[in-house]
Amino acid sequence: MTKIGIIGVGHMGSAIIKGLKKNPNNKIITENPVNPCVDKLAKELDFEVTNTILDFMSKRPEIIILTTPAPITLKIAEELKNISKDTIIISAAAGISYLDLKKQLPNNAIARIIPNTPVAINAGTIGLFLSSDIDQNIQTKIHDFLAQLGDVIAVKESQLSIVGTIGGCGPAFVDVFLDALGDSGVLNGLPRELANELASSMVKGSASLAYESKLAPSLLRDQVCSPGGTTIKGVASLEKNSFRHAVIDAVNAANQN
Ligand SMILES: NC(=O)C1=CN([C@@H]2O[C@H](COP(=O)(O)OP(=O)(O)OC[C@H]3O[C@@H](n4cnc5c(N)ncnc54)[C@H](O)[C@@H]3O)[C@@H](O)[C@H]2O)C=CC1
Ligand SMILES: O=C(O)[C@@H]1CCC=N1
Repeated sequence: MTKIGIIGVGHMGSAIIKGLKKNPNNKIITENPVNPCVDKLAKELDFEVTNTILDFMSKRPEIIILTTPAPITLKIAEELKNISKDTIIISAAAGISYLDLKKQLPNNAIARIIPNTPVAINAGTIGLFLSSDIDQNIQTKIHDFLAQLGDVIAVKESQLSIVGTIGGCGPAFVDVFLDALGDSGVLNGLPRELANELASSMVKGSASLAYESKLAPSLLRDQVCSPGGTTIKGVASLEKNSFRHAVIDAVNAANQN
């Protein structure tokens, strides 16, 4: 049984809990002084809720994941200063550096991650930074622990922001695309539910093909565009409307911290 503590049970925290609950060997303990929705979720998913940091620490979690808003995360790390030095701390807060966390918790192994909401179905993409001063066995333990939630992409800390923007913010960009595809189905007479199912199925299959084949997306696109056919007309329209530039601009806009 692995005791996992989660502080900050909002969108990201609850997605991580859902993913971890698929493994019956994970016991989840949360700390929730503020959010009234957490008790309902705790009943639904069967996890423990504590209301103070002291109570939370008394449960002796082996791994603590911080999914609090970035400005609060350092304050929470400071409040954890009496935690056992064997407890692994994993921070999901975008923009809070390893050194800032290490200042608060100098004796603990600390990892930075930028996960994404698909961790709820164990299909996440998790950008991970591990400092080289962390013992190799602990590094492996953290990597294997996170791999329950999806693909772990280990990078340098200087790369974590862009990795987190594409992996962490990316689902929202894909959702905007899915929503627009659904609208186009409805515009052409499909019921909304069918249009949304069609769009998400197509994106799931296209992404899986790109992921598994490892072919460049431009080659995969060429396989769909029959000469003089319908797809290339749609692709030309996307180019006319600067679709690719809009995507690159969106990632750059989100990557400004
Ligand atoms: N939403 C996402 O897809 C991703 C979020 N993150 C990071 O996760 C963190 C949380 O983001 P969201 O879940 O989107 O925000 P959220 O607002 O949905 O959740 C934050 C949660 O923290 C709780 N909280 C606030 N103060 C607290 C305190 N003092 N003690 C305990 N809990 C407290 C709130 O009640 C809320 O439930 C941020 O640092 C964000 O950068 C990282 C990757 C992806
Ligand atoms: O929107 C945000 O700030 C967080 C970080 C990555 C995804 N969500």
